[in-house]
Amino acid sequence: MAEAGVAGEKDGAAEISRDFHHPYTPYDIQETFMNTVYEVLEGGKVGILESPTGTGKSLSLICGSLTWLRDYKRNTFEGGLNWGQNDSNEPEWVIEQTKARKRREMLRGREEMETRLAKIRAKEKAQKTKYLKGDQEFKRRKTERVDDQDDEEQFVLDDYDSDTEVSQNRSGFYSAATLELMEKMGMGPSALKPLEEEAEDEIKMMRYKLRTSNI
Ligand SMILES: Nc1ncnc2c1ncn2[C@@H]1O[C@H](COP(=O)(O)OP(=O)(O)OP(=O)(O)O)[C@@H](O)[C@H]1O
Repeated sequence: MAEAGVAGEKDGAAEISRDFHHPYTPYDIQETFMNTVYEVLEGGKVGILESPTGTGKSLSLICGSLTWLRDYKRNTFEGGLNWGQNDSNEPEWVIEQTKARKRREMLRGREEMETRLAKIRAKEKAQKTKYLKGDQEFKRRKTERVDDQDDEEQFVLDDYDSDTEVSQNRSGFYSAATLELMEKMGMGPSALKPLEEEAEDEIKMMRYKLRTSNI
């Protein structure tokens, strides 16, 4: 038997119709699963979901959680422009103009970031294609770079320092090009908030456990 629900809310979770951009026509059980995942994330709850093997858990989990994340980011974006009631002495049209300008700036910033990321991805894809096609020169250069390092030296770990752990790890996670772009967008290592704060919106996705064993 398949079950997907939050204790006490099992029926309610499946009632709302959302477009999860599922790559196939989702089965009913998948609709229920995705809605449950969405509701769990939205409510910051813990969800335990069960479904027989091969019923599309992985796909439903991905579609459900990414749909929630997309909605959450969109709402956060809109919320950033919602300044509540106009308590200042400025006329309404001035406020509206300012909001419109702010929205344009945010959109332009996002587009710019997407464009640069697309270029980086295209470059990496071209490099991969070149490599897979057997470009000997490319392979030789890569091999040489590895050979340049002392064999054992490449496996030596850096000294552990708990104070710098977060910034080191997080900077090291990205390529130089991505870091440069993030810095430009005000999202670089120098602008990083404490991990706990920044992760708060993303971490909601992790607040449940999915049981994937066969039942
Ligand atoms: N609605 C659907 N229509 C057709 N194919 C689907 C549908 N949903 C999932 N699939 C396909 O069924 C297969 C199994 O999906 P998935 O891996 O998500 O299932 P699962 O429940 O996570 O499997 P397992 O229990 O083995 O981990 C995949 O190849 C997936 O692409």
